[in-house]
Amino acid sequence: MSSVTVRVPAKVNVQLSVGPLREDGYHDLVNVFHAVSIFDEVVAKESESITVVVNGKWSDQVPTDDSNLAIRAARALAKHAGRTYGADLIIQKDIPVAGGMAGGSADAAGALVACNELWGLGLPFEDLMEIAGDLGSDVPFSLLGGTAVGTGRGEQLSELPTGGTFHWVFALADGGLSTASVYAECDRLRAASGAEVPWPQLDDSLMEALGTGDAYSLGAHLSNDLQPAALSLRPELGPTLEAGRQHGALGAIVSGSGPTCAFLAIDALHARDLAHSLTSTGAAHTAVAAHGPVQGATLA
Ligand SMILES: C[C@](O)(CO)[C@H](O)COP(=O)(O)OP(=O)(O)OC[C@H]1O[C@@H](n2ccc(N)nc2=O)[C@H](O)[C@@H]1O
Ligand SMILES: Nc1ncnc2c1ncn2[C@@H]1O[C@H](COP(=O)(O)OP(=O)(O)OP(=O)(O)O)[C@@H](O)[C@H]1O
Repeated sequence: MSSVTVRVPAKVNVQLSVGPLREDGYHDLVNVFHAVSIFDEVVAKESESITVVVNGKWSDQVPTDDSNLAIRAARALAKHAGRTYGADLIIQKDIPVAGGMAGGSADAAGALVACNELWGLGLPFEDLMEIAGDLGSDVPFSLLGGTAVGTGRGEQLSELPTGGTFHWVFALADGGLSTASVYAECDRLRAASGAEVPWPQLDDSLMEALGTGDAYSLGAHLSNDLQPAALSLRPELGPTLEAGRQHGALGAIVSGSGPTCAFLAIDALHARDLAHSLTSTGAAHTAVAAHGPVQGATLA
């Protein structure tokens, strides 16, 4: 096979409960991931060495050196297989960069699936999941997709059945937020408040809303412990969230570490109208309608 194409979705966190800071610098989480229909595409072509090219809207914000997560994923896979392999990776980027939607993780997951196929390794899904967890906390979910609860750093996943399709609008922000600095701001705010940080707990009402496909209840139970930190670093996100609520969103939340804001709509038509309202009133410069859950990294 000389070329393989993989499509990988973005994510939103419908619950993100952040426990105390661990000794290794990470936080234990209850992280309810939900894959949505904004996709990056990763093409892997036969080559002597591992290289990457990034195309699309956000390509100028993505590194193409060895720090690119897709390159790191391909190298980790070759190392796992115990041989030197090459691949030219071509990323078509549609997921916002540093937007809290796991764009880099998506490209890493895409590279794992594409190179496993291109190189004829035939590694089972469990092996790819293990390599994914070493690359980043969000990478296993980008492989799995659907809706899932992540514990530990977020890399230990259990799939969650959902009772239907949910319709979303994502308001994109200018400039990204670094995930590490948002977690650090969360720690700083907590230390300043002096309150004890509870162990993260799964929200039963949210589980029920996901299981029954009840968008109204899901909207009422969205939660993100990183939101105060993202708002502290980007106060202008507050009015964006409020504008979505004013335009009838069932729930409005910062996506993961932000700065993308996620709005739950009643149905596809409402999502289209909400996206239009957010941009026409200037509350967001770009708003994208999407639905979830969708599959994780998939061969095209
Ligand atoms: C905010 C989320 O996107 C929600 O899904 C993730 O928790 C972040 O996942 P990610 O981007 O894959 O993050 P990683 O590359 O694993 O870690 C980046 C940095 O985020 C912080 N980090 C990440 C995950 C976690 N459970 N606790 C943390 O404190 C750490 O400072 C870490 O150095
Ligand atoms: N393939 C890639 N795509 C996007 N960013 C990448 C990639 N490889 C490395 N990066 C770097 O990683 C940083 C974080 O990008 P990413 O888009 O994954 O953030 P994010 O969506 O906020 O992550 P998460 O939601 O998982 O916390 C970028 O600023 C960029 O420098």
